[in-house]
Amino acid sequence: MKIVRGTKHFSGPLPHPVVALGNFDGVHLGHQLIFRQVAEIAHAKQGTAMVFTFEPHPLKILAPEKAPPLLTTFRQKMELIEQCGIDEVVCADFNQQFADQRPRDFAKDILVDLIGVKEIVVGFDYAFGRGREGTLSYLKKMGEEFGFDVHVVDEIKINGHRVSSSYVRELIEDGRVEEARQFLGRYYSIHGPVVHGYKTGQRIGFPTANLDTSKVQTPGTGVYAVRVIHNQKEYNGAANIGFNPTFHRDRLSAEVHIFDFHQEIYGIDLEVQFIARIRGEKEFASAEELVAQINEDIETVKSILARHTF
Ligand SMILES: Cc1cc2nc3c(=O)[nH]c(=O)nc-3n(C[C@H](O)[C@H](O)[C@H](O)COP(=O)(O)O)c2cc1C
Ligand SMILES: Nc1ncnc2c1ncn2[C@@H]1O[C@H](COP(=O)(O)OP(=O)(O)O)[C@@H](O)[C@H]1O
Repeated sequence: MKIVRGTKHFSGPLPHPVVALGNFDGVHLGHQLIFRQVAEIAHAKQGTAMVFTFEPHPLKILAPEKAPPLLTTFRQKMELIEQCGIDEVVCADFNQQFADQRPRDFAKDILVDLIGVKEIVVGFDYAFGRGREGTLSYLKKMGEEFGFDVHVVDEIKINGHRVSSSYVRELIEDGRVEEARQFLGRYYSIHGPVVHGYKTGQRIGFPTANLDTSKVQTPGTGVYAVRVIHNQKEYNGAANIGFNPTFHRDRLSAEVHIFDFHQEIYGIDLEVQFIARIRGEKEFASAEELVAQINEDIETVKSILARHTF
C-alpha cells in the first residue's frame, strides 16, 4: 500500500479512484466495512482503492483540551487499512487552514481536481469541512455537480451499540477489553518502545517491560492477561496498568511481565494485546504481599490463556 503524506506529494492521475473519507481512529469494524467496500468497488472496475485521511486528529488542532487519546498509532492505522485491501492512502496535514476550508472548496480542490475521484464511500453519519457543514446530502449534491458517486455504508450495531471510536474508547477506559475486541474485530493493543521504570521489578523477581503511555489510550487500571509480540514472536504475559500504589507512585505505567522470557529489551518495540482483565490494582502492605499476589495472577493468567483460542 502506498502512503502519501501531505496532499502536495500526491501524484496522479490514478485509474478510477474510489475514496473513503475520514479519520478512522481505531479502525473498528465499521471502518473496516467501509474500506472493504471501497476495495470491492474499485477492484471490480480496475480502479484504485483509496483512503483520504488527515493527521493529527482534528481535535488536537481545534480543541486540544478535548482531544482524546488515540486507539491507534499512525503506523498501526496504516497496517490495519492495508489489511482491508486499500491500495493508496493520502494523509493531509490537518491544520487550521485545512479546517477552515469550505466543504465545496475541499471537494473541488482536493477530491476532484487533485485526486480525480470517481466514487466516494462514507459512513452514514459522515460530515466534513468547516463546522461539519459538509453533510451527506451536500456531498451527494456536489457529486452531481462534479461527477462522482457517493455510497453510504449503514451503521452497524453490536449488542445493541453503534460501532464507533468513542464507544470503543469508553470500553477500553473501563477495562472492558473483551467487549472492545468484538467492536474492533481484533484484540485491543498498545505499541511502543520499552522505556525505563523504577527498577523495582527485577528486585522483586518480576521484571516488567514498561511502555510509553503518553500517546495511546491505555486500558483502565488493573491486571490483564496479555499476548506480547516481540520480534515477530508471540509470548504470554501478565500486564499491570496503574499507579503502583504499593510503592506510592504518581505516574501511570503500563507494564508487562513476559512469561518464559529473559532478554534486555529497552528501546525495542513491543505490541501488547489485551485478552482479559483479571482484577483491579490494589495497594499492598508490603512488597512480599504484592509478590504473593503476582504469583497468583500469573497462575490465573496462564489458565485463562490456556483455555483461549488465538
Ligand atoms: C501481574 C502484575 C500485577 C501487579 N499488581 C499490582 C498491584 O495490584 N498493586 C501495585 O501496587 N502494583 C502492582 N504491580 C506493579 C508492581 O508494583 C510493579 O511491577 C513494580 O513496581 C515494578 O515497577 P518498575 O517496572 O517501574 O520497576 C503488578 C505487576 C504485575 C506484573
Ligand atoms: N520476563 C521479562 N518480562 C519483562 N521484561 C523483562 C523480562 N526479562 C527481562 N526483562 C527486562 O527487564 C526490564 C524490566 O526490569 P525492571 O526491573 O522492571 O526495570 P524497569 O523499572 O526499568 O521496568 C525490561 O525492560 C526488560 O528489558
